[in-house]
Amino acid sequence: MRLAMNYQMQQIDRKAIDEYGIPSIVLMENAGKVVVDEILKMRDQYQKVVIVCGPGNNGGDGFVIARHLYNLGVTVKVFVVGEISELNHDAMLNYSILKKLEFKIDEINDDSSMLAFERFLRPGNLIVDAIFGTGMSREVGGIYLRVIEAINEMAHQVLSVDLPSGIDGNTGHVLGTAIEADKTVALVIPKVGNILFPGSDYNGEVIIKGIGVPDIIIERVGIKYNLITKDIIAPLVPHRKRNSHKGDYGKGQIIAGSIGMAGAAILACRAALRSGMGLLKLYIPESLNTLITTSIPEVITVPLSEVRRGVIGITNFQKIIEDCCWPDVIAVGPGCGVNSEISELIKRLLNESEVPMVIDADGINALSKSLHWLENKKCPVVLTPHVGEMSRLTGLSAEEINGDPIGTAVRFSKQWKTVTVLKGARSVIATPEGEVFVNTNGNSGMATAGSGDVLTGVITSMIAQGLDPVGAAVLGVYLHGRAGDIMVAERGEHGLLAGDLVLGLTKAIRELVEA
Ligand SMILES: NC(=O)C1=CN([C@@H]2O[C@H](COP(=O)(O)OP(=O)(O)OC[C@H]3O[C@@H](n4cnc5c(N)ncnc54)[C@H](O)[C@@H]3O)[C@@H](O)[C@H]2O)[C@@H](O)CC1
Ligand SMILES: [K+]
Repeated sequence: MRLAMNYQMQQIDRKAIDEYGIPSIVLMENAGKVVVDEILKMRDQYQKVVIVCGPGNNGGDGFVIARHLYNLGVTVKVFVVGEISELNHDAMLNYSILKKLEFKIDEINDDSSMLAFERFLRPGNLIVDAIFGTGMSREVGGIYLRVIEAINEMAHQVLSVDLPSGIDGNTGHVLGTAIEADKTVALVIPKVGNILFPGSDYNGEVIIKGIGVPDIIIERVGIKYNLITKDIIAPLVPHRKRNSHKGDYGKGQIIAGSIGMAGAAILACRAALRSGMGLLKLYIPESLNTLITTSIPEVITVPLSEVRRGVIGITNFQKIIEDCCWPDVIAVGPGCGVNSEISELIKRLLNESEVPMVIDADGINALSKSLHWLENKKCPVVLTPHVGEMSRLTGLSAEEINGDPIGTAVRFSKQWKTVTVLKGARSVIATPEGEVFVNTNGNSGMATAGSGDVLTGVITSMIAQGLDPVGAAVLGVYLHGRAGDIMVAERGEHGLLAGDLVLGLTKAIRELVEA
């Protein structure tokens, strides 16, 4: 599903109205009706609905909602924040209909009207926030600020129309203050502000509802951002034939592990094999060989001589490079440690191997000192940095990256021609062409050591099984998050181990296959 910024939503509306002749008032009517459907589903949770309208079309949606609820016999009260005379054309039209129905509509524009409004913010009243939507253009101030703060302080249940008022639809940033909704009905397609943090915390549950805009119009706007949903994911899951053998499911080569970090290698390998890869070779310092083969007998180990205890020596590199004709994918980095040898190996692999490569963890740290190596790469590269690693790669602060995760990932991917998986509570996948995929599943239990190694394993596995690097990254991130959700439902967020995610992966894949 596409994910829009405000200006793209405005383009969709304009195309629908100007080029396809769908009157804006019809779109507003449809918008109001789909929100009413949601309000009716909550019928046992309120006695009265209090609708708070702003000056633009979001407010116009609010008036439509009021009319339909009134027709259905629901007790409704309507407020306009600011001056009624400032309502825009379509909002005014719907306001006028309500007036003809002898609705009493009050303005909130001074202390006494504010006090009168606050008396409606009590238990049993559902507050509908129709103040601002995609037209939010500046910091909230004045009477709007007072209204939003009063709702947050005193209201018991709030439903926002399209976006919680005060959230920037382009970024998810809070513009001064914002409504803390329990539920948000996002219209047509979700906006970035419905999905990214901090906005996501203000949306509550997000319900996406069409309002009769044909898909072709949305496609013609050329949106490059996508929300990862099951309809994108399901067709990517590798198909397994009854009459098949391990060679049909891909060959992977993982270079991982050092003394004290053998676990990273084990987790990556388990995740790769548990998500369907046919054959896996693990290149490790020879002193880890016994530990690894007893922990995960299904993997073929290639023990390599060490230059120091636990560090692969440079003399092995020719063999590793020559072996690159065997696998369908190479992953490098988990638990390798930070040393000049791993840097040299990555440089050589980029220069000499044509096999798709997933670089994570210490591989990213090695690369961050010499990003220009990417200029000479012969292979497609997937990088999977968390915010700290992205900070090392770009020189940006964590705050700057968190403030614009999509922009950061897109700029990096375009500049260095990589598929970039910027990991976080909302992982962002960006392609060199500027396409973006945002993932919303997963939970805080996954913020645990080794979680990234599992993700590397899944993405590697999916490339081995024939997916292109973008598809593998998208499917891998989704499965990883879903695995976390499945396991947290069983074990709770506090006790999740990265190893649990491996078990969760098998369940997440099965869920998709059997759907
Ligand atoms: N034809 C359309 O464009 C449709 C729009 N729809 C609804 O309309 C919304 C967008 O409507 P609009 O573009 O009119 O925008 P909004 O209704 O979100 O708000 C725009 C109005 O708020 C004012 N404003 C913006 N930021 C402010 C601030 N910080 N303080 C005070 N005033 C501020 C603007 O000056 C303008 O008057 C959508 O979110 C959706 O709910 C739906 O009715 C479907 C059709
Ligand atoms: K709103």
